[in-house]
Formats: sequence, structure tokens, C-alpha cells
Amino acid sequence: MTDWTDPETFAQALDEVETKEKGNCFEDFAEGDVIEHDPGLTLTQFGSEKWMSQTLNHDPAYWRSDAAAARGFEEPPVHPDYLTAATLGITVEDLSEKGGYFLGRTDVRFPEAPVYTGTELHVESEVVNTATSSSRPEYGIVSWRTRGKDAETGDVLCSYERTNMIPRREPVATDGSGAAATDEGADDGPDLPETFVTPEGGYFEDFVDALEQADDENAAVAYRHERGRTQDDVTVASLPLSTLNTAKQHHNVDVMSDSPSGNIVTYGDVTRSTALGHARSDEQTWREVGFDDESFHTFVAVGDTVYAFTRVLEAENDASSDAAGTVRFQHIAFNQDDEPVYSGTRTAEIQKRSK
Ligand SMILES: CC(C)(COP(=O)(O)OP(=O)(O)OC[C@H]1O[C@@H](n2cnc3c(N)ncnc32)[C@H](O)[C@@H]1OP(=O)(O)O)[C@@H](O)C(=O)NCCC(=O)NCCSC(=O)C[C@](C)(O)C(=O)O
Repeated sequence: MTDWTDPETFAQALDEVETKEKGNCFEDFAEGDVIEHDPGLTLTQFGSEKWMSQTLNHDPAYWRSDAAAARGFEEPPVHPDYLTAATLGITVEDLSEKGGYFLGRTDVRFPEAPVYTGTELHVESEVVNTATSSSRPEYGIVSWRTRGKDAETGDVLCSYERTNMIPRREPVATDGSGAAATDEGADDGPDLPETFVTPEGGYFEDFVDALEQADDENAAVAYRHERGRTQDDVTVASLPLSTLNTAKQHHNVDVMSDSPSGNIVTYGDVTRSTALGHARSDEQTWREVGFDDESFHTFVAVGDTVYAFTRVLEAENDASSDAAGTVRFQHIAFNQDDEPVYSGTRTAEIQKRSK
């Protein structure tokens, strides 16, 4: 009788049986397809607090009822970074579990109303673009428009467009040239302003003053944040799984040992939220409005430390509340070797000092 657990027999059986695969390949996506994601989750205080604590997002309005009330909230709401990560996490099984790189995301938007714990999240995505990768014939590039909705009311709570490289079943022939290289400015050295202005505080007026000062000189409002967060098993494996993100990149060391990173890598939303946590610790955030042009430049893995750099781009007195003004930032997350790992622009309402 066959002993199926005899190591030699079992190894041969493993070799010969079919694997019931998970996820979809590039060829499975066609422009216009709409995918209702079966996974969903209830946005809990535990989930939000776990995410916020590990990414150093300590804004008291999301932790304490008195600070929430001062912001006009009924109770501490779900943090927008956790909401964004959960909206994306739920889509992974259908969209990107096969592997491939999370390249970027844009048009991330939240409604004005806060989202409270206990809300059930239902997510749908539409394929908006499929393209050939000229540098990587074994991949295609897919973009989806995703909407995270309140399952009960249908209200959209978070929406964005995301782009990934997705493995093909069959590699295509390409010229292998990749994106057109350019020599422009190659010998000129970095083109930076002469002066860097740092806002004196974290209120709206401080950003306005700093921008005015920079306007008078050859200057930019740009600074770095002191805090760093070294990636560990919690940030790399545990946080993505808590959003139902089943991408093997974050929790299967065995498979990833054979990939370009050689190891599991941090979920892009953890990298980004950590950098934003550092930036928010140096400002008086009132409300998150949205994010654009988000890119992930290189991998972050266990042992890497995520730091943040901020550029203030503009400030307008047009927020949804008189207590705040709108500021547009560019945030760049970087690692211990000063390499950019994430960049994106962020529009946020920042509290006024005079409130
Ligand atoms: C991907 C790597 C290897 C490319 O590195 P490279 O030097 O080859 O870069 P490139 O030449 O600039 O880009 C390669 C191709 O991608 C295209 N591309 C590039 N960016 C965009 C964009 N935003 N939108 C559209 N297309 C884009 C670009 O145009 C080019 O096209 P080509 O092949 O035809 O020449 C490198 O950039 C890298 O390592 N990035 C880090 C990726 C990463 O760590 N992401 C986050 C963690 S993975 C994750 O969170 C997973 C998740 C969330 O769970 C989940 O999707 O399931």
C-alpha cells in the first residue's frame, strides 16, 4: 500500500499533481470588466488602532473621544490610511495575488464625512487599462478604478486608481528596451534651490508663512522628519493580512526567496502610511482630502527603516471648515540608505492656529 507521507513518495506526488491556483493573470483582465470582490470586512476600532499604532499615526482625534469631539466627530473614526489599506487589501485576491509589483496609485479620494467603526466595507473594481510592459515580457501592466463602499448604504468611502505589473501566463516578445532612457541633464548635477525653508510650526499659518518666505528667495519649503520605523514581522506580514491582503510578497518567505527581493516585502500602504505618520507628527492635521501620483520606487523589507521627507507645494484658504486651510504636500518615504521608496502628493486640511 502506498505510504503517502513517505518523503520520497510525497515529493513525487507533489511534483505530479496540479496546483489549484489563486489569483488572476494579465490575460484574465479586459478593459471594462467590473469585479465585485467577495471578501469584505467590518472596519473595527481594533483594526484601525493596530494599523495606526504600528505606523506611528497618533493623531488624538482617532484615539480619544474628547479630541474627536473637538474635530466635530461623534466618536474616534476609522483612520483614512487604514480605510485605504483595507479597501486595497480586499481587492488583492482578485487583482494582484498572482504577484507583480504595485507600481502606483492616483486620485485617492475620501468623502467629507468621517467613517465610523462598525461600518462594513464592500469593494468593487473596474479594469480601466491593460498594457504591455516593454521592459518585462513576463508581465503586463493593469490599472483598475476601485471603490470601497459602505455595504449598507452604498456610499463610496474611498476610491482610487491603482496600477500593478501582473504576471502573464505566456510571455510576449518585446524589444526589451524598457521606458525610453534620456541623457537630459545627466552631467548637470542635481537641480535644487539654494535655500530650504522649514515651517516654524505645524498650523496652516506656518505653512502659508513658509511658502511666502520661499517665494522671496530661490527656495523651497522642504524638510525631513526625525522619526524612522524599522520594518519587522508585524509591519511586513501582520498588517497586510489584517486587511485581507493575500499577496504572497508579504507573508510567504519560501516563494519570495526566489524573487528579485529575495525576501518578503512591506505592503506599499504600510510604507506610505508610516511616512505619512512621521509627517503628520509635525503638523496639525484636520482632515485628509486625497492623494495623487503615488509611486513605489523600490522594495522595503524586514530590517529596512522608513523615514519621511516633505515638500510643501501650496496652501489655500478654502477648506471645508473655517477651522482649517488646505495644504498640498509632496511626501517622499526613504530608507536607511537615503533611497526614495515611495512618493506621492497629498492634499490635507490643516488646522488654523487662530481657531
Ligand atoms: C517595479 C520596479 C521593479 C520597476 O523598476 P524599474 O527600474 O524597471 O522601473 P521602470 O522602468 O520605471 O518601470 C517598469 C515599467 O513599469 C511602468 N510603470 C512604472 N510605474 C508606473 C506607474 N505608476 N503607472 C504605470 N506604469 C508604471 C514603466 O512605465 C515601465 O514600463 P515598461 O516596462 O513598458 O518600460 C521598481 O520600481 C520597484 O521595485 N518598485 C517597488 C515596488 C513595491 O515594492 N511596491 C510595493 C510593495 S508590493 C505590494 O504592496 C503589493 C500589493 C499592494 O499587496 C499588491 O499589489 O497585491
